Amino acid sequence: MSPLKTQYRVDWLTGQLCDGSKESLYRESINERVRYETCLALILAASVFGMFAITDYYLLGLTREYYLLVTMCIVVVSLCLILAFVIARWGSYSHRLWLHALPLWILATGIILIVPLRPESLSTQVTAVVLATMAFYLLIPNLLRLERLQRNQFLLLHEECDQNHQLLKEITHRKSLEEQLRMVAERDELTGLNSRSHFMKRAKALLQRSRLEKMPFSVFMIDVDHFKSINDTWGHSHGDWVLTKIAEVCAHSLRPTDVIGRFGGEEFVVALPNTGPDDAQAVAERLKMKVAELPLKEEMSELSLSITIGIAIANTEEVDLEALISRADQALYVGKRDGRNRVVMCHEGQG
Ligand SMILES: Nc1nc2c(ncn2[C@@H]2O[C@H](COP(=O)(O)OP(=O)(O)OP(=O)(O)O)[C@@H](O)[C@H]2O)c(=O)[nH]1
Repeated sequence: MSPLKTQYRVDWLTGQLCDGSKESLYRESINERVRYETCLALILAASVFGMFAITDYYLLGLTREYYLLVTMCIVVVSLCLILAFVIARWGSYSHRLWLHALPLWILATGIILIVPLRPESLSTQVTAVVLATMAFYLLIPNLLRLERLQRNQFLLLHEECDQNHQLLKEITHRKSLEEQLRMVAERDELTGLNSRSHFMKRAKALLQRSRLEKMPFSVFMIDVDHFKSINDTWGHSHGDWVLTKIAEVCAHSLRPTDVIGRFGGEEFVVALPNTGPDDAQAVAERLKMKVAELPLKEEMSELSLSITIGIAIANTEEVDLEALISRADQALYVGKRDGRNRVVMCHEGQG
């Protein structure tokens, strides 16, 4: 039989789970309820026995037999209450099962002992024993069935919990995968800046908002000067390092509301909402200066790093980001043509 089947199999004779660990788990789950019910049953039994003392008084009066019965009654009631206390305090259903079986054993022993101890009422006792035996025959299979049903119900719940847990794990895993995919789609791997597509999405939303609020809007196209020679002289890894440093310094020099992205290769793009020509010029000059001041690796000491920036300012009705970027690109081209390391602005209507 497969381990899974053994784990979930209920023994036909005992009504308990074949897998010990699952059985303990089940008992643990019903521990509190069983303890409460056993205590309640013992207290009820003690109360019923206590009431016998009253009925015996009406039947026998204050006779010797009555005192004997009352003494027995006190012993039984005390035993029931002590047992109820012990079970409530220490009667763990998963570890001290015998404590819970004790009341039944005492009852069974009592019934068996009545016969030799009270031979004068033999016929009544034989009837009682026969009835008790019949009751056991009727009760035990049903009790076993109940035990089995309860355990099956527990197993189903357990299985459902396991499945839910598994589902939750899968959902968390999928969410983290989605997050990773989103990061890959939205971030440029080398610089950590917005990817081109994500930049376009964010910049379009900003441009639209600026139009609605009738606020100025600028775009920068930034290109590293003579980057090919950096790669050729110090290798691609140094070229990559320069790109990350430029990205870092630009990102830190901009306002949180500005959006910067890597457009491809050694080209960056910036969208600046609420930024008119004067502010745009000042920001671009600052970026250019910061890049020129970047501390470089020792072996690159002879490199004079510079960037060229092309600026386009959106005209009052401009909604087309691509057109704006194209104008900034043309300004960049002019900057490159005129000697690089400069900021060139493409004014409204130009291009
Ligand atoms: N290290 C590195 N190099 C790149 C990357 N992307 C593009 N490049 C290189 O960047 C160089 C760009 O060269 P060009 O387009 O000729 O421009 P440039 O040398 O910067 O010259 P100007 O722009 O005219 O000043 C090419 O050699 C590309 O291979 C990158 O992610 N890492």
